[in-house]
Amino acid sequence: MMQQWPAPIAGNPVRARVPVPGSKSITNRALLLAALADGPSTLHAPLRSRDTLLMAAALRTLGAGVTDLADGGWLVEPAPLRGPAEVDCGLAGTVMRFLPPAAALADGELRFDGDPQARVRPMNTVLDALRALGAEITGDALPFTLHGGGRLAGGAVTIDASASSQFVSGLLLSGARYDNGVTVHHDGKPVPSLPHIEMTVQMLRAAGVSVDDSSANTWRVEPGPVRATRWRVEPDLSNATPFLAAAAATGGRVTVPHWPTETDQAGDAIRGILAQLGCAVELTDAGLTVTGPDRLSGVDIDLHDVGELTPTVAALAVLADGPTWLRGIAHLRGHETDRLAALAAEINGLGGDAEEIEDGLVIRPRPLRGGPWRAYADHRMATAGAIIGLVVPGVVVDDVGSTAKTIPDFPGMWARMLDPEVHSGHRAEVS
Ligand SMILES: O=C(O)C1=C[C@@H](OP(=O)(O)O)[C@@H](O)[C@H](O)C1
Ligand SMILES: C=C(OP(=O)(O)O)C(=O)O
Repeated sequence: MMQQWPAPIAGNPVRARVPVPGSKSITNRALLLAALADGPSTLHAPLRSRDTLLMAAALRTLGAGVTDLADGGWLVEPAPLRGPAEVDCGLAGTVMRFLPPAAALADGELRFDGDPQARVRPMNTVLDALRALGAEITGDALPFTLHGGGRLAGGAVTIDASASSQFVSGLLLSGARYDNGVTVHHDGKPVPSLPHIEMTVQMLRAAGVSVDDSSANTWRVEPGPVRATRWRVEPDLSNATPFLAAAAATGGRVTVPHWPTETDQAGDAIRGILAQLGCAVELTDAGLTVTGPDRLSGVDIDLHDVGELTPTVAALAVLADGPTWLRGIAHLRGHETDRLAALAAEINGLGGDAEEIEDGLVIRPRPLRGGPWRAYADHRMATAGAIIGLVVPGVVVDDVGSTAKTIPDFPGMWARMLDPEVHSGHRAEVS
């Protein structure tokens, strides 16, 4: 049952300190690397949400041990991966693109499937690449079956990764365990979300894997062991953005504690984006503090590297006093939903003016009215509706439960952010 959620209006400028859960991207990379490692690894402060629980469940199905630690972390004990197994990818790009390259090392038959919307997300690039590297696979999208032989030759492969950086990351993450390692060469329009590939490379190096990324569009992973590692997961900076946006939208002030001073997370780019929109942005020992202006400015911005921030930025653009161009994000048509079409439809449904262009969106200021906001099973569409609903009375998000993909309790966190008692210290803060 979809949960209709009347987005709460912010009566006053939002003032809050909002701790956010761990990074999806780091958690799912760490889980996978831990399952391929030469001994037990631990994850501390991992994200426990649908996407990461699906990754943990899939690795267990393939034979790895993933057990809960008392501090909320995970202990991962590698074991030879084996089938037969059924893997549920849900709607998680990081499961459907990262796991098959690891599963290609398994012995036995592995069947992959996911949510109905996952069946239309681009997959053939990764499956064709695995075939070229020696795997036997039936199918070109979810559902598909991998017939594992217990090892993979690996070697060099050329792919077109312009639809998703995850095609590259997926192959690199498992490549050290292939007989010949892997060399991935990209040939096509520019690869989106490059910071996510940088995160993959840095995490591989942290696990002792040798990676050469010295030439543009080519990544070489040498064969060798993946070292057991103690992974500490940073807060999810992309998931922090709706909360920071609450300050931006209401002229308030929001602090997200434990914001890393150095990070490979794409979400860190929100600092510069919010500054362009007119916010004051300060990174101190207390965390990242954003103070919203009286009026937000429109922006002309390329989000090619940080496409997952688009729904948050689009929600703020709707509230700005000038037009906004969001460019470089044609690949968002293959995200959880076609995010360009979805954002345009929902913004226009509230009386706004959003136009889909070939590689993005143009959003022009127009007074908004309340009404339904569809999430399309997309966590970031739901949180975008929540941002607009802070200042436009009567916005009702049709599926706030979709936020569980990457945030365990978004409605609770949002309510606490808006509760002045919590922030005056009269009620306990809960992260
Ligand atoms: O590797 C990752 O963890 C991710 C890569 C990006 O995917 P795309 O390159 O498909 O945009 C990003 O949007 C997604 O949320 C997470
Ligand atoms: C694109 C996203 O997710 P996924 O990892 O499922 O691709 C996202 O979280 O914005």
